[in-house]
Amino acid sequence: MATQGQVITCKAAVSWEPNKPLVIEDVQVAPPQAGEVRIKILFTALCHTDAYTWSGKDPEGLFPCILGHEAAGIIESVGEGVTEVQPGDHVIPCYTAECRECKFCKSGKTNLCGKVREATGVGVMLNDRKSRFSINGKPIYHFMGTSTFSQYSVVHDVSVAKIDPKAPLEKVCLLGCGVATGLGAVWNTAKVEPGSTVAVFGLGTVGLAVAEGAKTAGASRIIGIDIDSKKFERAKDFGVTEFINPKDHDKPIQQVIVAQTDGGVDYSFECIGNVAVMRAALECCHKGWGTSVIVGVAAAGQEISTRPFQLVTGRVWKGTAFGGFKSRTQVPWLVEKYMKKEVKVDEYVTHEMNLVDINKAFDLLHEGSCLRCVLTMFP
Ligand SMILES: NC(=O)C1=CN([C@@H]2O[C@H](COP(=O)(O)OP(=O)(O)OC[C@H]3O[C@@H](n4cnc5c(N)ncnc54)[C@H](O)[C@@H]3O)[C@@H](O)[C@H]2O)C=CC1
Ligand SMILES: N[C@@H](CCC(=O)N[C@@H](CSC=O)C(=O)NCC(=O)O)C(=O)O
Ligand SMILES: [Zn+2]
Ligand SMILES: [Zn+2]
Repeated sequence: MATQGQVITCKAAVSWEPNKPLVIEDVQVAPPQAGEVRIKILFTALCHTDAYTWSGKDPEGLFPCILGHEAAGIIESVGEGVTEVQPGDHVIPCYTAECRECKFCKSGKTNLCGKVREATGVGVMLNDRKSRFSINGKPIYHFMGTSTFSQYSVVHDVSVAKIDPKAPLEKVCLLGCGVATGLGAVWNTAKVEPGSTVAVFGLGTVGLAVAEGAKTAGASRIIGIDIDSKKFERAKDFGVTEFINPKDHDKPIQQVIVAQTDGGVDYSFECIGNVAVMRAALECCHKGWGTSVIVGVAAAGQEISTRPFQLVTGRVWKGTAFGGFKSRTQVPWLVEKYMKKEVKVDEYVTHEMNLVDINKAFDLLHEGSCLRCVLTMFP
């Protein structure tokens, strides 16, 4: 039955309130308007940023909403004026848009895009500043411009990357956030050179992807730091060459690393979202040139600090969103690299479940064994 132009009623996991179990609801998804597309979401993973917003600590968190931003699917229909994708195309929704026309896109200096970010930050579509999701007439907010915990989602056309239809969607969905972010933090944001020493704080999906990116960039030492020693064995497969558990040391971790690396590392990456660790990550960098990249997302009200002397003496503090990748242009390229076996993706999928089990999947995020849990949306 043709669904184009019709309201679709489908299943979605709705977050009614912070910290309360998500509820599988019948949700009405309106057709896409001008400059929008409706995607049949086939697979979505959970990222820690979903858990962060669900916890109520995200200043942009709005409820009720449909979370989810690491997914893959097929275009069901397109709105007026959409030319770059059509029904049947395989796509990855992208929370970092790329309009190619705004000041940010044209700057050549950033992957951030200004076209839809303000609207996505308040959970609506740009066109009419309304949500396309509702339950019996009650609007449900969008999240990150993606809302992939729904069997159908409407996103802006500038927020969708068309990918190789041969790519396995149940795997490449991970290129919609965590894996891409870690790789890009190394390749685009830090620009790690061969022979560099690297410290990675936090060995979850993002940290392991940083390690993998550093390995392919030719780093000579990749030091993984995590408070869970069980993380260390698996991390070797992603390129980590040595491990430090801060709990095994009395001294601050930055002093331990400086002592073990002849004055500090060339590059460090904070992949946790802990502001104290962000400071340690900066301060373990080498005087004169060491660069630290903040990847982790810290809660509202948290602030970073260090002695300005750390920067005066040549250390550089940076941050990265989606690893600096230009989403529509480079996500298809990342998918091709995966298809050519030049980057790992399958190895990050540790669990698979159906949409109805989404609350169990959220519980798994807090278990050390879980990297990514991929949900099948149409079992
Ligand atoms: N900037 C961006 O574009 C993106 C940021 N993120 C953020 O990156 C962070 C990491 O995400 P995931 O890898 O999915 O998280 P995760 O929770 O799987 O990994 C975090 C790791 O840090 C370890 N850890 C926790 N506290 C620690 C401490 N004090 N010292 C050392 N290790 C510690 C944990 O044991 C865990 O292995 C999150 O804050 C997430 O929100 C995620 C995707 C994109
Ligand atoms: N609303 C949050 C923003 C958290 C954040 O920094 N998000 C990252 C992506 S995290 C993905 O898993 C990001 O891309 N930021 C850039 C942006 O434009 O949002 C908060 O306010 O804390
Ligand atoms: Zn994410
Ligand atoms: Zn733009």
